[in-house]
Amino acid sequence: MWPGGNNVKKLVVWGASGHAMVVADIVRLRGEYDIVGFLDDVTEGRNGEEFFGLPVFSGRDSLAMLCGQGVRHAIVAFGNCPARLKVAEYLRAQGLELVTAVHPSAVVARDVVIGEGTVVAAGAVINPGVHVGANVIINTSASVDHECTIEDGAHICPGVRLAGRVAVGEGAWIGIGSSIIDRVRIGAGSFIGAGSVVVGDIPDNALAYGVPAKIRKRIE
Ligand SMILES: CC(=O)SCCNC(=O)CCNC(=O)[C@H](O)C(C)(C)COP(=O)(O)OP(=O)(O)OC[C@H]1O[C@@H](n2cnc3c(N)ncnc32)[C@H](O)[C@@H]1OP(=O)(O)O
Repeated sequence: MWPGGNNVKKLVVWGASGHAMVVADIVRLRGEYDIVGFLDDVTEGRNGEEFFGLPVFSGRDSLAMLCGQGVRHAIVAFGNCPARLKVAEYLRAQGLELVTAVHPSAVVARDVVIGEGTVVAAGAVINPGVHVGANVIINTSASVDHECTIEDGAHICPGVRLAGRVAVGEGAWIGIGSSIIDRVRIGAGSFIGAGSVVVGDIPDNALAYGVPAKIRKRIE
C-alpha cells in the first residue's frame, strides 16, 4: 500500500525532470496529496527508476494501472507549453482531476483567480485583480502585477516582472528574468527570450528578445 493508507488522495506527477521536482516539492509542502510517482511518456526505459525518492512510470499505458490503484488526481509538471496543454486535456478525458499547486511562500492577493493545474512556485507574487488560467506556470520569484491576465498553458519563468494590466496569451513563454511594461499584450504561442524588456505588443506565435525586445522570427 502507498503511504498514507486508503484515505489520502493519491496524485501522479506527469513529468520526471527538474520542473517535476519543483512541483513535487510544492505538493509535499502543502500536504494534501500523497504522490505515488512520476509519469514519463517521453523517455523510454525509465519504468521503476527512482526519481526524487519515488518511482517513475513509463508511458501513457501506466496511467490506467495507476487509476486502477485509486489515483484520481494529477498535475502536469514540464515546461513545454503546447505539450502541457495537450497532456492536461488527455488527463481530463481520462477522468483525472487536475490539481493546483501554490507554494506556501508565494504571495497571492485574495481576489486572484487561479485555474486548475496551475503551479505557483516559491517566492512568486501575484497582485490583486489578476486572472491566471489553467495549467500555467508562475515560476520562482516571478511577479505578476495588478489586473494582469495570463491565459491557459503560459509559462512565466523565474524572476519575470509583469507590470500592471499585462495580457499573456495562451501557451506563451516569458523567458527568465524578462520585464514587460504595463498594458502590453504577449500573443498566444509567443516566446520571449531571457532577459528581454518588452515595451510593445508582441503578436501571436512570434519569437522576440533583446532590450528592447524585437521580433526575430515567426514560430511555426
Ligand atoms: C527553471 C528554468 O530553468 S525555466 C527556463 C528558463 N529558460 C529560458 O527562459 C530560456 C529562454 N531562451 C532564450 O532566451 C534563447 O536564447 C532563445 C530561445 C531566445 C534562443 O533563440 P534562437 O533564435 O535559437 O537564438 P540563437 O541561440 O540562435 O541566437 C541567435 C542570436 O541571438 C542572441 N540571443 C539569444 N537569446 C538572446 C536573448 N535572450 N537576449 C538577447 N540576445 C539573445 C544570441 O547571442 C545570438 O547572437 P549572435 O547572432 O550575435 O551570436
